[in-house]
Amino acid sequence: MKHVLTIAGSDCSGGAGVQADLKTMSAHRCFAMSVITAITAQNTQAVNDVLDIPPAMIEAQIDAIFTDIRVDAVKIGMVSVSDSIRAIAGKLRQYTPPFVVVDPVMVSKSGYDLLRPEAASALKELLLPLATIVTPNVPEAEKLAGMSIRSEDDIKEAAQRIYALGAKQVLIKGGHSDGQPTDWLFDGQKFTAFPGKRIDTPNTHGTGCTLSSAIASNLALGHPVEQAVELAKQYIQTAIEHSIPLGHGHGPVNHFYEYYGGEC
Ligand SMILES: Nc1ncnc2c1ncn2[C@@H]1O[C@H](COP(=O)(O)OP(=O)(O)O)[C@@H](O)[C@H]1O
Ligand SMILES: Cc1ncc(COP(=O)(O)O)c(N)n1
Repeated sequence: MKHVLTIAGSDCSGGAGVQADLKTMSAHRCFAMSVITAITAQNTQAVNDVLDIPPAMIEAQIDAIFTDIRVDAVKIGMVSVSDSIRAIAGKLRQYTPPFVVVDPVMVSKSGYDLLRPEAASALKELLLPLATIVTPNVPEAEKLAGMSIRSEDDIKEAAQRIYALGAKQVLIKGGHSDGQPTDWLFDGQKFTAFPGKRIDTPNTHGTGCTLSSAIASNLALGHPVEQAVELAKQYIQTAIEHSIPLGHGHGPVNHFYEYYGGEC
């Protein structure tokens, strides 16, 4: 069995963050582990409060796992403060897991800043150089690349700029663009498009968390990056197609199809 670790924030409503990551990794038949960076009080409508876990406790969680258990891949999600980013980067440099997927979480679907503005430079300087792959959505790619994105050419330019920050591969996700949700992968030489079929639904809470955890699981399972992304794209497409109309805002995606091949 492969062992996959998420380093991310908790979403008590179960749609995004650590909870989405654990469900995704389990659906991939990987053993899922978590290091909690923050506790959020949120639901499908809003993030009401955030408690950041002290960096020393984040380090202690990482030490507890790596000193005892082999880690086949790591996924990093919400880390809101620069001291926590610094702590995580230091520990990953110490333990050198084989694959690191960085989802540069910045703003929730409900519009809350999950990354403090002053921590953006730490994310760029400390986490991107450790990334096997970084998976920004379009607004995140705009921030990381320092440019606006309105066309396919812009996506390619932004991907090159983000690659220059040190990530080995860059996946710019198309969920936020108009039209069909095509994701673009840049490996430093070539661009590969991963087309999707847009599902007209408000229930997309946790799509980015799910996609990055699926990529991490597929890398742990031995797939090369391009295939890991292809399989993850199929996973998120199915999970959105069968998303769950839960709550009054952005409901969660559905992982049960992957577990049981049908509705639960
Ligand atoms: N309505 C949708 N229909 C189909 N695929 C979608 C939809 N919204 C997002 N996706 C896909 O879900 C994944 C997450 O994308 P996105 O929503 O852009 O990220 P984030 O959750 O980080 O904002 C991407 O593969 C994207 O193409
Ligand atoms: C703890 C946590 N991590 C990540 C997200 C982003 O997910 P989304 O963009 O779907 O709101 C979130 N809302 N909460």
